[in-house]
Amino acid sequence: MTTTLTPTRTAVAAEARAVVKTYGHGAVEVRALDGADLRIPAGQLTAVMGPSGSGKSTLMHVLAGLDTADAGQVLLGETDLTTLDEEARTLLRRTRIGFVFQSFNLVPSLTAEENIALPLTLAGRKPDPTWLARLVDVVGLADRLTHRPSELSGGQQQRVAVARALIARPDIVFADEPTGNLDSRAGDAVLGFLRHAARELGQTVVMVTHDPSAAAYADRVVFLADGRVVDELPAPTRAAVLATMAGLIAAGE
Ligand SMILES: Nc1ncnc2c1ncn2[C@@H]1O[C@H](COP(=O)(O)OP(=O)(O)OP(=O)(O)O)[C@@H](O)[C@H]1O
Repeated sequence: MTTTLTPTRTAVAAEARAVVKTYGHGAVEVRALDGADLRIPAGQLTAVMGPSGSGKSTLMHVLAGLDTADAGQVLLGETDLTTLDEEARTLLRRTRIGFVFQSFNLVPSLTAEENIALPLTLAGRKPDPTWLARLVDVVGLADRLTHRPSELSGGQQQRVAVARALIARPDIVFADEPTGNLDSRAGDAVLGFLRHAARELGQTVVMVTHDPSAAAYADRVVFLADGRVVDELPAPTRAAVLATMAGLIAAGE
């Protein structure tokens, strides 16, 4: 009798395969992504770094269905985003993806709790009370739930935004410079929650950042240069991230 051995492998939450994205035409054409390949393992915090203009935001927008690829494949789980029309991509973003932006993007007239619940409210659903309580506990906002954004510090506002991104249990959370507007202490708290979300709650998180200290919170850092993934660091340290970035910037000069 023969036994088939299935190799154990980490599930892939999202994947870019040979993705090309150009902006403009002719003399002003910019190849923002030039054959980018990337696999995002499920349940991990992945940081995306690279010199300015290397394609980080473009890659994130294409992976999140905010923008379309010109060529290549973009997969979210089993779904090939390149086969979806605008309407289907909008639905996919609403139901399967969470976002955290540098500028928090909270609704000023809503309380912290209402902001957290917003993705579900918009879909006509109510939050699962147990999950809401856990998130509120994890981000340390239990005594701030009735406050409006203007009554919260920047760090507290971003923690509300992180809880909001997680409330609908999306397949993947994309965070674009989530600590860009925070001082280092508030930033550390937000990064700690993102890491906790991955390690303890199994949430897949992808974070674009310029900050080597922020990247060091990740399980893995991938580096872009000229529209391609050119390097990666598992279990990154700040020093290793700095050294890799210095090498990429020197190579680009
Ligand atoms: N809407 C657009 N129209 C024209 N060119 C664009 C557009 N968006 C991005 N680009 C160009 O594509 C390239 C990649 O941009 P992208 O914003 O993805 O890089 P990035 O690595 O995120 O940069 P940064 O670190 O400076 O934010 C850059 O040369 C940029 O100027």
